[in-house]
Amino acid sequence: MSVAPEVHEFQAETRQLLDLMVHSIYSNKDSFLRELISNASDALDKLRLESLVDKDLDVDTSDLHIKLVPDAEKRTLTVIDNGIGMSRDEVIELIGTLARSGTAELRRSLAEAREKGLSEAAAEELIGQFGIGFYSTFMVADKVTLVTRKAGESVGTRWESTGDGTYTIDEVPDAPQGTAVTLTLKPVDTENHLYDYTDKTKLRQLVKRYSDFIAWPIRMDVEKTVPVEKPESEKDAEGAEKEDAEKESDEKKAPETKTVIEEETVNSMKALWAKPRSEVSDEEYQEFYRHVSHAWDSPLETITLQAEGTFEYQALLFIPTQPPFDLFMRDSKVGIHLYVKRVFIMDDCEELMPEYLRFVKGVVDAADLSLNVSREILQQDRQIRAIRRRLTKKVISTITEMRDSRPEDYRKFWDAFGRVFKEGLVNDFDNRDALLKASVFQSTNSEEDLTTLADYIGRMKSGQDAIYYMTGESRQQIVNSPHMEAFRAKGIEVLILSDPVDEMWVTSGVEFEGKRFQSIAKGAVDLDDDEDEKDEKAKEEQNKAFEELLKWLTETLSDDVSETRLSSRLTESPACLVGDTWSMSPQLEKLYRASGQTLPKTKRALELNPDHPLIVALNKAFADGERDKLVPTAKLVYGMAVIAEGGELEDPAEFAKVLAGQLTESFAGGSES
Ligand SMILES: Nc1ncnc2c1ncn2[C@@H]1O[C@H](COP(=O)(O)OP(=O)(O)OP(=O)(O)O)[C@@H](O)[C@H]1O
Repeated sequence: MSVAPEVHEFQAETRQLLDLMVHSIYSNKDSFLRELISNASDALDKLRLESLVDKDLDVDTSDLHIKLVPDAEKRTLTVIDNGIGMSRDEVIELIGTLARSGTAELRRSLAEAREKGLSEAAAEELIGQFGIGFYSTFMVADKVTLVTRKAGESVGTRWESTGDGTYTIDEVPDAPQGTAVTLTLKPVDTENHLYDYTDKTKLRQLVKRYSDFIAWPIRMDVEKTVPVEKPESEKDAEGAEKEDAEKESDEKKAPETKTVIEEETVNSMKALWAKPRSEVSDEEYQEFYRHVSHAWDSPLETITLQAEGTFEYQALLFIPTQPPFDLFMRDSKVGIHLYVKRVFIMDDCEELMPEYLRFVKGVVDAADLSLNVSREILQQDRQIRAIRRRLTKKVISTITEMRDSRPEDYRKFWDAFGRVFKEGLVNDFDNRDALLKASVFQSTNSEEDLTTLADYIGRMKSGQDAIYYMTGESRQQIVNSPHMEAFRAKGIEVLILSDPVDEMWVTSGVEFEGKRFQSIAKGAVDLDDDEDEKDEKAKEEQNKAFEELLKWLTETLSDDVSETRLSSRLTESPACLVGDTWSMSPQLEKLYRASGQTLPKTKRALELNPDHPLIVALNKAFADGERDKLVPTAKLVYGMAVIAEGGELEDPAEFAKVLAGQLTESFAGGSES
């Protein structure tokens, strides 16, 4: 009894995506084949691994391969693998929906692009950025049919869609184990980069270009012209004749041939990581990068490593050009695949690369591990730890070299991954120096250029013993903060640290070349040079003149400030807030609060600029004894200091009320006089 296929609807966002594919103007339509072969190769890897782990799995793994079957008459191309296959539910989940982690992000980008009318460039960029895997088949096919049977199951499933709003699901009792994807191809349209994908020369070319390194054989039936084998008796007779005849006449005689169909392996299957770098072209590396990273960009840097001796392993690593959308997501994965003697063992092997280098993609092939090594064993393994140490150092040194030899590429790297890279400063103590050396920072020295710490130190003023920095939410906020004033006036360079991660490492007691890091918004800063020392006496007098006001302010503002003192940081603003050397900065407090932690309020010191007319006037009014009237002014001075550094007032409405009151009074006072 045959049952009619079930019709399912695609999710709304999948429909949008398919629509994008069906009407794709993406110039690299050829890449659909790479996607199908990549999926097939993954499926073979999975089956091989499954059969190692599950001894009861009754499958034949002796001839795992991929086969391309073009049919010029029917205008179809089928890509077949005898890998792990999919169950009916998996087909619906994996193929019928966008189950992958990028879905939300992709959906957002699609919606945005749609709002803007989905320009050609936007569509191209989306495809390039996300790589749409299986769906890319709809760039070249009017109809896609997938027949699959999961290893260990008896019944197969057929999935079929023409890329409109629906797909059908059907049972296939006699499906071979593995997956076959048949594309009913769109008409050839070379102007739109749609080629004849039933042409074997074209297919061979595409496999060579995109998938040559795939570790499984990619086979195709090819027609070959071969000499006709003659029966032995005829051969003997010919042999005798030959002895008598002249060579000349032999050449004239056309050899008898016939056309046979032979199955040929189209890819070389050579593991690129095992080849010397000089034997691999940039294009080959690029395609391999795309295969392992599931990305569609080109690598910014390729790193090869061959270790011999106690631990034998080879590594081929890439630094991407574009950050993946999930770089900062919780489930963002480390991108290293582990192989043991050319056999794929696992992807996302976090034991091989620290989390802060999660943008590095590639392969490590270790010779001396067991094939069924588990993650638990890996965590304990001395060899794995040694490999990880070496790879980490190699990646850091490569990045440092890139900075010195290819500054433009380095800048791309830094803009894409600098924030992640700096996470290492927080938790990789062994490599901290190397990481600091490899990093660059914004500073007041230049608006565009970033500086190394070594260059900063080279520009330090004589007698300066610390690397000055300020953290904040943006360059603008930091540069305009009152804390900057005296530094600007004296021409002292300050590092501008505006990434959230900066707060973490810079406050962890780190030093560079014997120089500590000193926040300009924390602790006492002594910027006085020798000349100023003469003014020491004048200062003392000033302190005396303000002593009572400072005491009174400390008391009046005791809910918000730890103390009030005169400042040597300020030249233009009336006041600023300064934390203790080890206190938490307001930015860090905000970060913690945003992550749901409750923190006691950190009180900071209020520093006053004794030369500012407002502070001078305040001191005079205080000396004149109108203390109660001065309370609102004191609150305003504090509030202004918070706002000036880009902070948030605890009670903005209250601040506005006090300000309105003071302004009204000043007008009233003005009109009276
Ligand atoms: N030939 C196949 N055999 C078994 N499973 C497959 C096959 N092709 C696809 N799949 C399953 O469907 C999922 C979705 O495939 P798709 O190509 O859309 O994305 P992907 O391979 O996960 O990611 P990407 O395309 O970015 O590499 C795969 O992850 C895999 O689980």
